[in-house]
Amino acid sequence: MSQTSNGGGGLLLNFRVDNKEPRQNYFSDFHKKGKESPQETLGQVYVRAARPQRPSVQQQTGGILKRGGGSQANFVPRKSVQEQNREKERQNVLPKRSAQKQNASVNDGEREKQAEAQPSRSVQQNTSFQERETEKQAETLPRKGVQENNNRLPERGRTEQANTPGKRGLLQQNGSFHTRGREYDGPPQKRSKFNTQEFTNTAQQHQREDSHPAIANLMTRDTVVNHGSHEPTAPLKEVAGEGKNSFVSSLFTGNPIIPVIPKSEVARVSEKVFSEASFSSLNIAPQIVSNVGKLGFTSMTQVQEKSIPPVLAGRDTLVKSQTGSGKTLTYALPIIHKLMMRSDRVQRTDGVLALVVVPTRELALQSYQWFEKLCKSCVWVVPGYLVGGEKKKAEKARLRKGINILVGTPGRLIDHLHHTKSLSLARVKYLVVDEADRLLDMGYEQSLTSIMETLKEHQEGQATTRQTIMLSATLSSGVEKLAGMSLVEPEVVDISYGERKSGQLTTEALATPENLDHHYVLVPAKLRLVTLAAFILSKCRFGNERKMIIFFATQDMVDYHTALFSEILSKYGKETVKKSYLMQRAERVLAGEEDDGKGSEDEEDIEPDEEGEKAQRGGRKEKEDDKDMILFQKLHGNMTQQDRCAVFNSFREASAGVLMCTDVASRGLDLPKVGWIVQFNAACTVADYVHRVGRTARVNTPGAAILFLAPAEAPYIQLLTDHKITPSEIRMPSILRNLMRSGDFAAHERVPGTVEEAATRIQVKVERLLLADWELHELAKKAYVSFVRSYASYPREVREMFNFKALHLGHYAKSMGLRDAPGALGAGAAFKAKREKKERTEFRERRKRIQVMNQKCGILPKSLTMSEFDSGLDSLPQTVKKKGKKFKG
Ligand SMILES: Nc1ncnc2c1ncn2[C@@H]1O[C@H](COP(=O)(O)OP(=O)(O)OP(=O)(O)O)[C@@H](O)[C@H]1O
Repeated sequence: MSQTSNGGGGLLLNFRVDNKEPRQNYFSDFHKKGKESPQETLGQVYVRAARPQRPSVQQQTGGILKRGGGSQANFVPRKSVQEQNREKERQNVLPKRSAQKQNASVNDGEREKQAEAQPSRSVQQNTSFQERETEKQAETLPRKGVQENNNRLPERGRTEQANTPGKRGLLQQNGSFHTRGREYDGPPQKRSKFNTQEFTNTAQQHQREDSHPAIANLMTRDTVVNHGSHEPTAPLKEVAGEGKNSFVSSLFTGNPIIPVIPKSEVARVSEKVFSEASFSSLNIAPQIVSNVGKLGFTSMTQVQEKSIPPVLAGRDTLVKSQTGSGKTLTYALPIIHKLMMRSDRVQRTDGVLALVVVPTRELALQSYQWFEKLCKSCVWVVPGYLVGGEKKKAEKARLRKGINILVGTPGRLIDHLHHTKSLSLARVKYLVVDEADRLLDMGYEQSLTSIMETLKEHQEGQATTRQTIMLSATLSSGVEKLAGMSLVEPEVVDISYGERKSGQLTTEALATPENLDHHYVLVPAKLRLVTLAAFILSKCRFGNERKMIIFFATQDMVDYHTALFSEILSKYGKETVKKSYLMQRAERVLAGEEDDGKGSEDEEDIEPDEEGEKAQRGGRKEKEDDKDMILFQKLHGNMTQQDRCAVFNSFREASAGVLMCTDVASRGLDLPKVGWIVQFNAACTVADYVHRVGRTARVNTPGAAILFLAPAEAPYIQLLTDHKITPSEIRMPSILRNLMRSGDFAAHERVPGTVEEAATRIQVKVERLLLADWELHELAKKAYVSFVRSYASYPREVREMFNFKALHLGHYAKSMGLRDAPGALGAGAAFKAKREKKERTEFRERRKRIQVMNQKCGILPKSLTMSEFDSGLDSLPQTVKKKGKKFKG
């Protein structure tokens, strides 16, 4: 260490990083003391003399600073040729990424700038490691010793080195060499050993820096993942010649700390699901009661008990009740009863008498299927559905034939209202708006208003009195407004018994099923993919709840993860994902693995033959029991209607498998036996969270949900708690541990010695797969870009916790298995790809033109390339066949 006056009243401290010099204390201390301390340049620390109130620097350095201390020498000790050669050798040994972070105490902003200029890591991490080591030393070494050691240094030479730009690198290399030497000195276990003291210090510092009130009081803890800026890194590899535990992985370094969130004591809002009353206590047709009994329903649910009577009485009703509580029957039963009891028997020619509007196609299909089942007691009442993606011509034909109960999505309904003459709403007596808040969220407000206006228009001058029913598990202010506009003196049914003020609906406290266990896991970005893989394996391969739904933020993410996991976690392979689901399903039906779902025409007359059913389901069951055959299916809005329909039906019938989807599947879908809901990306609103998790634990069955959050997103937990949802934590290491028993390791592979190694193996597998598979790589890139975009579009209320600016793009690229630098994955890359494609097309066209021209001129293309030793025989087919073997011979 030396000191130099810079002529501006300040001091330039020149230093050398040397693991043998306990002075490094100085740097780590400096680092800890905060960002406003000295400005640093490579190899130098500049201390402003104009700030006498900051004595800490002197204290920190153990008193080595002397005010006004001067440049003592301009002498650079010449190195011997041997020494220089040795240095060169060392430089070659070191990774090319150079010593940008020699200044261990450079503040974050500086560090980022340097990293951009010199995208290197290893030395930086080595130095960090050294810092950590010296911190340890600091605890044992008396300050005096530090000073003494410092004073022993040949300051003059180093001062000069540091001040001469050309020599700076040398100085840094010196430092990095020492650091590196230190890193590889000890046994590998020692290198990756976790320094609790240091971790706690860093964590506490982070706490101080973290201004968010929800994080402010978070505690830290030891964990597999530590704050990796202090951890040495080797690239994804095993250290040659080391023992079993010698694995060093970059997956587990450079990660943010994982905070500890105190367990919340807030009482959750719950609703009792079942009531004591049976369906026979209702004043409805006995055929309907018996039909419901055949479906296996004996007693009503709470919401059914409270809502069916007012609906039967003809009153407008607004229903709010938790997910999976049986809301569909609250409108379906009374409507069917009323249509059945009409004095003039319902005819197809009567047209639409009941209109049900729902937000998604799958929900429309599901509601239609409910009506279909219930109408078995009155076959003359005809239900039907209209959804986007279906052939309009066929729908028009069905409308012409006559539909009495019409279920549809708003867009397609309006389309038909405008273009199909046979669709009249003049006789509609019942209007149902299911998942009302979702309809408004999706921007269907105008469509809904338009449907209501058309209703009024069609019914003008008639004495028809229309009854309107609105339902949702969560209600927004928008719904209340809509209800105010379209319901007349409504009966409000709110089942949740939380902090409900009489006569008012609660929107803050959200009820979720009592049997639903809420969990969350805090995962640093880089580890997201492996943690998800571990979680899927733990449940679908080793667990009993083998049916799972995973929610992603975007369609591209769904596409990518479905293809990826089909390839790496299942024996189906990604090829299955490429095929149309209809085709896949047909294949499974042909192989006897799956029922075709059509049933027989007169199914109700046939008593179910247990043996036959067993035989039919045998094949599928066998496959589902094979735990290596995890079937990954996807569902999102950018699929063909047939595929969506096929997936929906197939997943509903399956007893195991993973459905990867967007929010298109979050509302209303009734998919039985789903054991786990995984939210890989957090929902934008708490209401969306509630609906997503509501796909499990339906009608009193058990279920669980887990939410993946990055450490910086931890305040989201507080947001959930504010709405009386109290998730408990599952720690990431406990999930990752499942990778140790995945049994995926080929005979030639060594069973991983540590969780870190197992996780890294999965990551490497993905990364290599992406390097080898262009198609998958493209999917990953798209997934990454779409994720980044979606992250930037979180609503304002939660943007503080999902802060786009704080997103570590590189880590998220890694979480997609991408090794590309984030900059190469953005729009620039897309533009470049587009240009290359254009160039390729132009080239092909040009070549074609030349070929045509040659042909016209009588020049055969072959003659242009034919060797003069060619036999002249046409051997084209053979050449094609032997193309692959060409090099072997
Ligand atoms: N009385 C009942 N007894 C037993 N099961 C019932 C009863 N009523 C409905 N169910 C079952 O409850 C499940 C959920 O019903 P439904 O889809 O109507 O719930 P929901 O409240 O509309 O849910 P979401 O809010 O998610 O749309 C269905 O599988 C249905 O078969």
